[in-house]
Parts: sequence; structure tokens; C-alpha cells
Amino acid sequence: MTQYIKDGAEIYRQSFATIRAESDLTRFPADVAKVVVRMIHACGMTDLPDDVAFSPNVVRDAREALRNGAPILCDANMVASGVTRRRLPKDNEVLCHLQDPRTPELAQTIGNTRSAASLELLADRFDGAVIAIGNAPTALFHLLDLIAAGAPRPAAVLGIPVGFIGAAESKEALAATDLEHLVVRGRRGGSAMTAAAINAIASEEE
Ligand SMILES: C/C1=C2N=C(/C=C3N=C(/C(C)=C4\N[C@@](C)([C@@H]5N=C1[C@](C)(CCC(=O)O)[C@H]5CC(=O)O)[C@@](C)(CC(=O)O)[C@@H]4CCC(=O)O)[C@@](C)(CC(=O)O)[C@@H]\3CCC(=O)O)C(C)(C)[C@@H]/2CCC(=O)O
Repeated sequence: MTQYIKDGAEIYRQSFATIRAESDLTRFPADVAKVVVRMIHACGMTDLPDDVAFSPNVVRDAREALRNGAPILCDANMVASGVTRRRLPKDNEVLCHLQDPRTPELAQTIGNTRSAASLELLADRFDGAVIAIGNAPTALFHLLDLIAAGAPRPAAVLGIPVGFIGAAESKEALAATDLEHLVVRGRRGGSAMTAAAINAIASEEE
């Protein structure tokens, strides 16, 4: 029989110990460090901390919002699917409107992607929400434009889209705002990493 670790809790324990041994987390406050550990866990890149930028209250404010029942608004179903529901403190709604029948038409009307349109359809839920962008740079750009134009302000924005076209630029644009935010600078990001960040914020347990 092949020998390997079969105990899920032990796998997690050893993973987090390895991440903490191999990553430099010293510049992060304890609450942000826990989030970054879980993001590394989702992508296997122990140099990820070099690219993480954040506002000081992002974890505190996002956590408090979730405890008050705020929804989590996502740009992709992959992000929404990755959120572990049992970690959510108030059985919070996790919403993605990509499949909403109104999305393709709105995308045509605004001349943008379906990802951007799907987020616009959630604008009446922005107030105090936690917004998680893990895939689409256009969704993040559009979110910032909507807020600049007067849409309600979310409690926090996790801006972690991956890619080559607009990903780095959209995250720099978010980091330049006064919104509570966490970003991974540059091309790296993705739905798994973003869901992991939400999961870490939702519950303080590792
Ligand atoms: C340009 C797009 C990018 N997508 C990337 C990577 C992945 N996307 C996957 C999937 C299944 C989806 N991506 C869409 C969001 C789709 N992707 C785009 C768009 C064309 C435009 C977004 C943008 O540039 O801002 C976007 C379509 C749109 O009109 O918004 C998706 C909706 C496409 C679809 O299935 O219709 C779909 C989302 C599914 C969901 O709801 O979860 C991948 C799994 C690709 C694959 O199939 O291999 C992958 C997942 C990456 C991740 O971790 O999330 C990029 C590389 C991010 C790229 C944007 C940047 C770039 O440089 O091109």
C-alpha cells in the first residue's frame, strides 16, 4: 500500500505549518496574515506575500460586515462556489448574477463583458457588502466606476482577478481608492485564491 497522509485535519495542519515556515508574513497584522496564509494554501505560491497590498481595516471591516449579515457579491460562480457555507457567521447570501437572464442584454447595452454587467445588476446590494472579484478585471473596473458615479459603498472589496489584460491595472485602481481593500498586485490572482480569502475572513478558525 502506498504511504501518504490520509487525515484531512493533519494535511491542513502540516500545510499551514509549511506555509508559515516558508513565507515571509512579518509585515502583515495577524488578521491579514491568516488571510494570506489561506490564499497561499489555495495556490501553492509561498512568495505571494510580496504582491499582497491591503488597507489596514480590510479584514476587520469585512468580518464585521459578515457578522452583521452582509451578502458576499462575486464576479464568478467559481468564487461563489468556493465559499465554505458553514464558515459564514450569518448564513450570508453569496451572490453571482452571471446566469441572470438580464445579464447578456445589459452587457450589450453598456458595451462591457457579462462579468461587468452581472456586478451592475447587484448594485442595489453594494451598501455594506463584501465584494469578491477573483476572475474578471472588467468587473473590478466597472465596480469602481459605479461607485465613483454614486453607487453605494461596500464594506470591503477583495480585488484578486487573475490575468494579462487589465488584471494588474484594475487592482492598482482599487488600491488607489479609499475603499477597504485587499489585492494581489500584478497578474496573479484567481477564483480559488479569492474564495480562500473569503473563507479566512468568514471564520477565524484555520
Ligand atoms: C477575459 C476573461 C478571462 N478569464 C480568465 C480565466 C478563466 N476564466 C474561466 C471561466 C470559466 C470564465 N471566465 C469568464 C468570467 C470570462 N472570462 C473572461 C471574460 C471573457 C471577460 C472577463 C474580463 O476580461 O474581465 C469572461 C466572459 C464575460 O463576458 O464576462 C466566464 C463567464 C466565461 C464563460 O464561461 O462564459 C467564466 C466564469 C464562470 C463562472 O461563473 O465561474 C476559466 C476557468 C477559464 C477556462 O475555462 O479555462 C479561468 C478561471 C480563472 C480563475 O481562477 O477564475 C482570465 C485569464 C482571468 C481572463 C481575464 C484576463 C485576461 O488577461 O484575459
